[in-house]
Amino acid sequence: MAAITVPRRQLFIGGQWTEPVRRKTLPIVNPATEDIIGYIPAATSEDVELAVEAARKALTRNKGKDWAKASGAVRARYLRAIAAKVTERKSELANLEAIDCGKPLDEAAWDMDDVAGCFEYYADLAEGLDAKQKAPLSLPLDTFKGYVLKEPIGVVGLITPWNYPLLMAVWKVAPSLAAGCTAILKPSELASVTCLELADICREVGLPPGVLNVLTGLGTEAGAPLASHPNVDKIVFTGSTATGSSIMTSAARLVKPVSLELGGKSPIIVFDDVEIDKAVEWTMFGCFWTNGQICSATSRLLVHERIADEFLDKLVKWTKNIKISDPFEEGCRLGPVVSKGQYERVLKFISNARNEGATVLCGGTRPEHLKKGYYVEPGIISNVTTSMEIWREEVFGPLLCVKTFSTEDEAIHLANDSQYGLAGAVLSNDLEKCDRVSKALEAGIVWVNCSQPCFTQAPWGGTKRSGFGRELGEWGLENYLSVKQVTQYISDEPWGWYKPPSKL
Ligand SMILES: NC(=O)C1=CN([C@@H]2O[C@H](COP(=O)(O)OP(=O)(O)OC[C@H]3O[C@@H](n4cnc5c(N)ncnc54)[C@H](O)[C@@H]3O)[C@@H](O)[C@H]2O)C=CC1
Ligand SMILES: NCCCC(=O)O
Ligand code: NA
Repeated sequence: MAAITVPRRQLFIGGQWTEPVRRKTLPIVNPATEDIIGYIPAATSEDVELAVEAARKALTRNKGKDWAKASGAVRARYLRAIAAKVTERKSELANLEAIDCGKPLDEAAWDMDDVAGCFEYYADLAEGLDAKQKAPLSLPLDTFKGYVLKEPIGVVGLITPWNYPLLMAVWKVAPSLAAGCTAILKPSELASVTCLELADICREVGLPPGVLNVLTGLGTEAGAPLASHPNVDKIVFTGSTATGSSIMTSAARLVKPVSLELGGKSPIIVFDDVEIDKAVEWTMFGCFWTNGQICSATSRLLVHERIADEFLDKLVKWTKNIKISDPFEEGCRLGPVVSKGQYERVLKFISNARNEGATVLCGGTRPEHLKKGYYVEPGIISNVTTSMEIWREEVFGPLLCVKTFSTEDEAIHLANDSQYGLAGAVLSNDLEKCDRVSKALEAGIVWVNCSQPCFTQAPWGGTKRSGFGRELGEWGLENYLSVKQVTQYISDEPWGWYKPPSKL
């Protein structure tokens, strides 16, 4: 593997690389080697002030004509230029992503295609927005006519996690810019490198200064002041339920809207009529892809009791065969989890499950061949009860827990036995059964005969404590638009509610 140099960057504020006011930095750690491979700037509330000011200025510059009130077609040109640069720099970005967060290089490369695709998609929607302006309202009185304007919400704060460092940011950056908002992106301190490169791309394509600002830094020092800032009009967040709740609390004080995409403990239901090998592979992909660190991971397997023995036997064999290695090794399918903290957290889940009486069928330990790095062998855990932590709590690591069921009703009941409601999967050759289960699952996303494939065109988001609001698709654009009704009185007659004063 050729040596990868991580560029040294500063905060990106008002179109300029800007040293943090307090000159703080944070180390960049490669989770595969535990080495420090560079430093990112660490913003604090002083930098948040500057970024909010820059974003506000960009929103209102030239009375908004340069950005917020420009036609969608103008903004689309920038989005397409960014997409082209991402594609041009794809392999460099994928390398940086993999070295920073530990995901297999093949996955990182795939993510970069999705990043470019997301900018392209929202460029189309930005263009489409112009035609949708002034959509007429059908009113019950012919003395009135009305229409609807869709306007950018304003300055938005985008706070993102480390599992898809660039893609989760772009799910927010692309539609917010398409809508005409200006944005301040605060990526996760555990993996910020590619978001700083996105800033560089915006600089290269000449995005108007302040339209996108990137503040790296800690959640408490940079994220919290952004969430509570009175001049930030909306916060859009992906991450843990605890942090989402704290962001919502501070936003509530200012009646600031939020969209939250939070944790999950999603079920995958496997009926007894499936092709077993095919279902085994989707079950693995559902939980072990992205090193198990996806909010939508289908990490609770419900398998029909009639096929459970054969299914689990195959699942364990396939799982033991997963190639665990440095993300840059050819064919790697599982890299390290993102950080030491996450590594310890995952191992604690395993030991708690054991202590609570569950059985670890395989994995859940450091692979023998990897002495360094935050590697955990993918684990499968059976003999689980519904009160156990491993059944109830999001792990965000490659751990799958298993229960069996005998009837469809029982499967649905177990699937919905969660405080979360992000996703769910159902695997069966009986498509009517899949339909019934899809309707019955308490979740924002349902996969039928697969798990995890995610398309930019389809809405993404959850119910219950997995949050609310939808990203992606046309819903993703609506997230950043405010709806204004304009109602006009068109009668020649006076309104006639009050008596005119009598003429003297
Ligand atoms: N569902 C999901 O997509 C994710 C879930 N998680 C879960 O959360 C656990 C902890 O991981 P973290 O990285 O600490 O997640 P987190 O939810 O705390 O971090 C996500 C983002 O929020 C920021 N943040 C943290 N505290 C903040 C605050 N008070 N105000 C504003 N922004 C704040 C972070 O800097 C980061 O950019 C993981 O073990 C995992 O279980 C983590 C990341 C994503
Ligand atoms: N396939 C993308 C899933 C991203 C997420 O964890 O929200
Ligand atoms: Na890192």
